[in-house]
Amino acid sequence: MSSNILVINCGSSSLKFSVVNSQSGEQPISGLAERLGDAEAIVTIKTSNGNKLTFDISGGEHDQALETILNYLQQENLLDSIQAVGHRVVHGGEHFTASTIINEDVLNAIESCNHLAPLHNPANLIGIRSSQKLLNKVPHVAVFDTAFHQTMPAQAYLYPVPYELYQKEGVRRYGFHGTSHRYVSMALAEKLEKPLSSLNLISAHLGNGCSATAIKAGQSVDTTMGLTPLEGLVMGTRSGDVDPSLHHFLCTQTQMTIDEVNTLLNKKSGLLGLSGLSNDMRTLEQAASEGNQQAEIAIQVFCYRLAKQIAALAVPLGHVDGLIFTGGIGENSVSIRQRVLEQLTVLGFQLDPSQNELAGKSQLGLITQAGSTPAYVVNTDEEWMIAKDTQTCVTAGE
Ligand SMILES: Nc1ncnc2c1ncn2[C@@H]1O[C@H](COP(=O)(O)OP(=O)(O)O)[C@@H](O)[C@H]1O
Ligand SMILES: CC(=O)OP(=O)(O)O
Ligand SMILES: [Mg+2]
Repeated sequence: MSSNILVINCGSSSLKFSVVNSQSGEQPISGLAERLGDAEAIVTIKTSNGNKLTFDISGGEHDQALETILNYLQQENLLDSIQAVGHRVVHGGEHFTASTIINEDVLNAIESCNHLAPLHNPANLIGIRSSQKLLNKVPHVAVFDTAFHQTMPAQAYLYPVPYELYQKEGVRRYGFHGTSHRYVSMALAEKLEKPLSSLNLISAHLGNGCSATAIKAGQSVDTTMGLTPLEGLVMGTRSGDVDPSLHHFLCTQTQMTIDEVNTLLNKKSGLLGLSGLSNDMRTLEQAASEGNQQAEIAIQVFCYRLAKQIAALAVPLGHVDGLIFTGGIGENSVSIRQRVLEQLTVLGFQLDPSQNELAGKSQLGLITQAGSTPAYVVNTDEEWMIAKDTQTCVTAGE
């Protein structure tokens, strides 16, 4: 029987999973459990023949979602093929510079970072604990969003606040989406048949959460997210950068509590807040094309701020060998890529409109003209990267 790795990405009320074949890298089965804890909790599984199955698990939490998934794998005779489980963990603080086999010390270290990512880490821990319970004979590996960014120099990761806040409270910039930034930079180097060590790249991961990273010789040297995944770019529901006085202003002017402001900036801002319509870029592009001015302005702010931050990330690189667009928006939106590159002539980008239309389908994903600083579309695959790291950790630990 071929061996597989189960990859789990737990959110607060969702659980994404994928079964990755260790030899071929193929992902025969994947799926999503949503609205966990609600009456409408549901598990959707994409089967190996492309069908979609749904399971109603009304009121079910992560445990039940996982049980449903494992039952399905059992039914398909795949359960015994799972040789290890890889978990996405969002915040590893300064404890982890690489992926690691999970033991009690690792669990404690992840828990000690809960306050740094209260929306993500507690959910990641729940996912690990419930899958350890149900799959107790195989190793579990943690793959951290933050690990890739631990190579950032102090000038990039320190905030200009009293230094003791860094020493005592861990207040610094950590960066996230490291698995995606690492994957797309490696994938591009492979496509270009150049060593990653010879390339200065900027990758823009544009999904629901968005971040961009400057990657020098395969190492992150700066990134747009910070202490938490709220800093930096405009996102689906997150504001990205705002005046740090905004919390104080809103608390004093509108009597909002600090928690309400935090929720406002994380869940009601970004594309959703500006447009008043949706956090989904497809919906906004459609609305803007039909004349919705608020949708149009939300897209403009998204693209302008992204272009500005990409230009800033050129500073630690000196010169840019390539810009990578990835994530649901980066991979699929022809018009967002166009709007962003048109504002980046300062870095020597000249879009090739017909290549941009084709990007997803062409071999290299190059979307710029000859003579331009190159920009590419590279499809990310965090699940594959997590599976690969899981296998490497397990092999090293044997
Ligand atoms: N064809 C498309 N055009 C524009 N935006 C798209 C398209 N396809 C997906 N998106 C956008 O991608 C975003 C989701 O990205 P994704 O990477 O799937 O999210 P997540 O961070 O949850 O993994 C949404 O804003 C969605 O509208
Ligand atoms: C860290 C982060 O922002 O993750 P996501 O994009 O999955 O919300
Ligand atoms: Mg994604």
